[in-house]
Amino acid sequence: MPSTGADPIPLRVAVGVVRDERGRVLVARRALDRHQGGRWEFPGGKVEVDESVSTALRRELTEELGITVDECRPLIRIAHDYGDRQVVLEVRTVDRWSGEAVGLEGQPLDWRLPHELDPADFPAANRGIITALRLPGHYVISADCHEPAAWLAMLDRVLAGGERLIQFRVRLQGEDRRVLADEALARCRAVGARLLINGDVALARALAADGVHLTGRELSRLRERPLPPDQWVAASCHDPQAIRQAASLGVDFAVLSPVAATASHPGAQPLGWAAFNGWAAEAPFPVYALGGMTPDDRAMACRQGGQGVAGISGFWA
Ligand SMILES: Nc1nc2c([nH]c(=O)n2[C@H]2C[C@H](O)[C@@H](COP(=O)(O)OP(=O)(O)OP(=O)(O)O)O2)c(=O)[nH]1
Ligand SMILES: [Mg+2]
Repeated sequence: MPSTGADPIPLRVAVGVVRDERGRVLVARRALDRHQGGRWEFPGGKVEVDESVSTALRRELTEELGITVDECRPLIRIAHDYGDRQVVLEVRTVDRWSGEAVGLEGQPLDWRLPHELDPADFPAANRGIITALRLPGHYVISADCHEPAAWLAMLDRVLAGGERLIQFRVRLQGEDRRVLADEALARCRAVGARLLINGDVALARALAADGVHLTGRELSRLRERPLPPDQWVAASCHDPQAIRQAASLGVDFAVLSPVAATASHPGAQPLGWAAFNGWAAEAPFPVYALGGMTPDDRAMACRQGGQGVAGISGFWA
C-alpha cells in the first residue's frame, strides 16, 4: 500500500550526551543509508515497548559504544517532525559511565566541546540539544538602574559569583541606556559571560550584544526571528501558545513564568511545577523556570524538564 505520509505515532528515542572529565561530549556519525544518514548524532536509539528511557539508553550505549551508563539525568525533551518521521528525543546527560567508548557499529566517533558543535552537522531536531549544552543553569535578570555606578558594581559582584548569562533589563532611555549597556557588555565579555538586551532588538544589533530577550508582547507581534543565528534570541512565555509562537520564530530559549508566587507580579496566578513540566516538554528549545525561584530551585527545575532557573531577586544580589 502506498504511504500516506508520516507515521502519526512519534518514535521515542533515548539520546545520551556522554561527557568526559574535560567537558567534551561524544558524537557519532550516522551511517549514510539510515534516516538522517551522514549527519552527526548523540548516541542512542529507539525506546522499545515496555522499556523506560533510562533502560533504553543503557542498552543502546552498550550496543553502540560498549560502555556502561552508571548514572544519567534529564537534559531536554524535543519533539520534531521530519515530514517522513516524527520523533521525540528524550535526551539524558551521562556524566558517570564506565568502559572505553568505541564505535561498535563501525560509526566514526569524536569528542567535542559544546562550542565546537555546529548545529548544521546534526539532524534539525538537535539544535535545542546543542543550545542546552551551551547554556548555564542560571539566567540572571538585572534589577532596574537608579545609579549606574551602583548598578555596575552589582553586575561585577554577580559575575564574580560565577554567573555567566545576564539579561540587561533597565528602564533608562536614550544615550544613558546605550552607554550602560555597552559598559555592561564589556564587563561580561571580560569574563566570558553573555549579555542579552531586554526588549530592544535595535540596541542588541547596534552593540553587537550576545542577543535579545523578547518581551511577551514583542514575541506575539514578531513574524520572523529578529537576529541572525550567531546572536541569541530568548523570549518570555506565559502559556503554551507563546511557546508555539517562540518555536515558529526559531528562538533559542525561553523563560516560562510565573512558576511560583513572586513579589514582582503579586496578582499573577502561579503555574506550578506540573504545568511547567508539561509546557516545557512541548518546547523544542531550553526553558528556564521564572517567578519566585532561587538558586536552590535549580535541581527541581531540571527534574521538571527545565534548563534551570531565572530571576531577579535571589540572583541579582
Ligand atoms: N540516536 C540519535 N537519533 C537522533 C538524534 N537526532 C535525531 O533527530 N535522531 C533521530 C534519527 C532517527 O530518526 C531516530 C533514531 O532512530 P535510529 O534508527 O537511529 O535508532 P536505533 O539506534 O534504535 O537504530 P536501529 O536499531 O533501528 O538501527 O532519531 C540524535 O542525536 N541521536
Ligand atoms: Mg542509534
